[in-house]
Amino acid sequence: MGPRSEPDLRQLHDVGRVREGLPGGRHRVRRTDRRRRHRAVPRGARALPHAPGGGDVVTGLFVTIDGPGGVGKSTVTTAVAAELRSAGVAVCQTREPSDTPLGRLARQGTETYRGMAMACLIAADRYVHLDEVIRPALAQGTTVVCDRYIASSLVLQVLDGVDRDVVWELNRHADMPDLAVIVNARTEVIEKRLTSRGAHSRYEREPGNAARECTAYRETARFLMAAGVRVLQLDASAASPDEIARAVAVAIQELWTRGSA
Ligand SMILES: Nc1ncnc2c1ncn2[C@@H]1O[C@H](COP(=O)(O)OP(=O)(O)OP(=O)(O)O)[C@@H](O)[C@H]1O
Ligand SMILES: Cc1cn([C@H]2C[C@H](O)[C@@H](COP(=O)(O)O)O2)c(=O)[nH]c1=O
Repeated sequence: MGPRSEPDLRQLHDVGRVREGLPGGRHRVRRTDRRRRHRAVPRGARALPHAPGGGDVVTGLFVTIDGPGGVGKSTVTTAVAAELRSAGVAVCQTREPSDTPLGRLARQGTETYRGMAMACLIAADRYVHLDEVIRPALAQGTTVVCDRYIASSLVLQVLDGVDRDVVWELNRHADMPDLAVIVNARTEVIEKRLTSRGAHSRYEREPGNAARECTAYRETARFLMAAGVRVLQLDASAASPDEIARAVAVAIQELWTRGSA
C-alpha cells in the first residue's frame, strides 16, 4: 500500500497504552476466506504482501474491543469508528451479541440462559455474525470495529462455569481479530461508571463482579497473545474515550504500515 492510500493518523498521540502483545505463534485468521480482488487499495484496507498474482488482494482490518462490563467499550467503539471515518476510512461498526435475530435472542437471553447453553448461543451468534456481517465487510476492504468478541466469551462464559478449553473449542472456527483491544480500568472506576450508568446484565449486578472481570480480562489477554493474537491492553481509568480511541487508531496505523512494508 502506498503512503497516499493510508489514512493520515500519524499525528495521533500514543495515550493510555499499557502493553501491546506481539504474537509469537501463528495467527489463526483464515485470510483465504476474506480475499477479494480490487483495482486499487481502498483507504483503510490492507494489501496482503504475499498475495498470489501481485499483491492487489486486499482486506479490511478486523478490530475487536473487549473489557469488563461498564468500563467503556461501547463508548470507545463509537469513538474509534468516528476517528477512523474522519480519516476517510470505510468502517463497519458492529457488536456482539449481533444485531441479527439470533443475536437479539442471545442479548435478551443473557438474563435467562447460563453456562453451556449461553456459551453455545453466543458462539452460534458469532458464526452468523461472521458470515453475514464481518467477513463480507472485510472482503470489501472495510475495517470492522466490533464491540465485544471472543475475549468476552473467554471471560464471561468461564465466570459462568464453562471450562475455558470448551469455550475456546466452541470458537475454533471463528476468525481471530487482527487487533484485539482489551480496555481495562481500576475496579473502583468501573464500579463508579456502572453505578452512574446502571447495570446492563446479570453479570454486572453480581457483587464483586468488576474485580473478577478485571483480573479475568488480564489473564485472557495473556491467553490470546499465547495463541498468536495481537493484543493491545489499554487502561481507561483516567483516559477519556477520545484518548483511548486515538491509541487504538495509532495501533491500527502501525498495522497498515507493517502491512504495506
Ligand atoms: N473513558 C471514560 N471516562 C469516563 N467515563 C466513561 C469513559 N468511557 C465510558 N464512560 C462512561 O461509563 C459508562 C459506561 O460506558 P459504556 O456503556 O460505553 O461501557 P461498556 O463497557 O460498553 O458497558 P457494557 O459492558 O455494560 O455494555 C457510560 O456512562 C459512559 O459514558
Ligand atoms: C459477546 C458476548 C456477550 N455476552 C453477553 C454479556 C452481556 O450480557 C451481553 C452484551 O451486552 P453489553 O451491553 O455489551 O454488556 O452479552 C456474553 O456473555 N459473552 C460474549 O462473548
